[in-house]
Amino acid sequence: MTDHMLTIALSKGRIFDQTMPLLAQSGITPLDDPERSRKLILETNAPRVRFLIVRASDVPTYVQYGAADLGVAGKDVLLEHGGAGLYEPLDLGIARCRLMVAGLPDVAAPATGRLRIATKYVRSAERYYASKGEQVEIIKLYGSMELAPLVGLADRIVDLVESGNTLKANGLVPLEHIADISSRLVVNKAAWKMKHTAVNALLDGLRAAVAGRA
Ligand SMILES: Nc1ncnc2c1ncn2[C@@H]1O[C@H](COP(=O)(O)OP(=O)(O)OP(=O)(O)O)[C@@H](O)[C@H]1O
Ligand SMILES: O=P(O)(O)OC[C@H]1O[C@H](OP(=O)(O)OP(=O)(O)O)[C@H](O)[C@@H]1O
Repeated sequence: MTDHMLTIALSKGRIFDQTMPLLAQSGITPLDDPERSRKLILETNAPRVRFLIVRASDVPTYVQYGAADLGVAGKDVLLEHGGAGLYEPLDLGIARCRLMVAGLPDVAAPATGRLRIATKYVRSAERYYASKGEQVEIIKLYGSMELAPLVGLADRIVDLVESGNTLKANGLVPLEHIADISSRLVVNKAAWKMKHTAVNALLDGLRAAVAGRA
């Protein structure tokens, strides 16, 4: 690994799609489209920059361990990961949504026993209910959280809401706001020191691209 080679971890879909215009303004474009190619390492027009295509929730892990120097991850994912080994120098302002409690309308909390909360965001949910001094039972799911209250698996869900269409389509309503979410640039702490010039150049380019959109 040369000092100036930069490896950037990204997930397919909205993060890749919304990060590309920002990187393009910094002069970096991939040579392959991750939606068409099966490659997980994508070269770019910049000989010293490459992308790794990973699951959204794996981005902080690749960056924490230095397998990638940088990455783009949702704040929801970073809150779950905890941020060990990472700096988070820039809010890219993309993939904006809200982390919320949702449930069926007009359903009161059970009179006895703990509220059951289905979520993929276990840490954030635990922290939120602890901050309210409420004891709840958290049920970990990996997706389709909206189903849980409909089939009696949980009383509430903690999930991301953007337009509200997914909640609406399943007869659920937003109940409580936990956090505003957007995607952040994350940098491995060792790379921040060892590759400072290259990381800083990229950071400056992205900062300018983000500021240009505000
Ligand atoms: N409906 C949405 N609107 C805007 N941003 C969203 C929405 N859903 C998720 N996001 C943001 O985009 C990020 C990536 O979401 P994406 O759907 O691509 O991955 P995922 O399926 O949640 O992750 P994984 O594949 O690891 O389970 C999320 O971490 C979140 O920050
Ligand atoms: O308020 P809305 O605009 O309906 O968006 C909210 C939905 O978006 C996310 O899912 P996504 O579409 O990313 O599917 P996924 O979780 O399977 O990736 C999230 O988990 C919600 O289900």
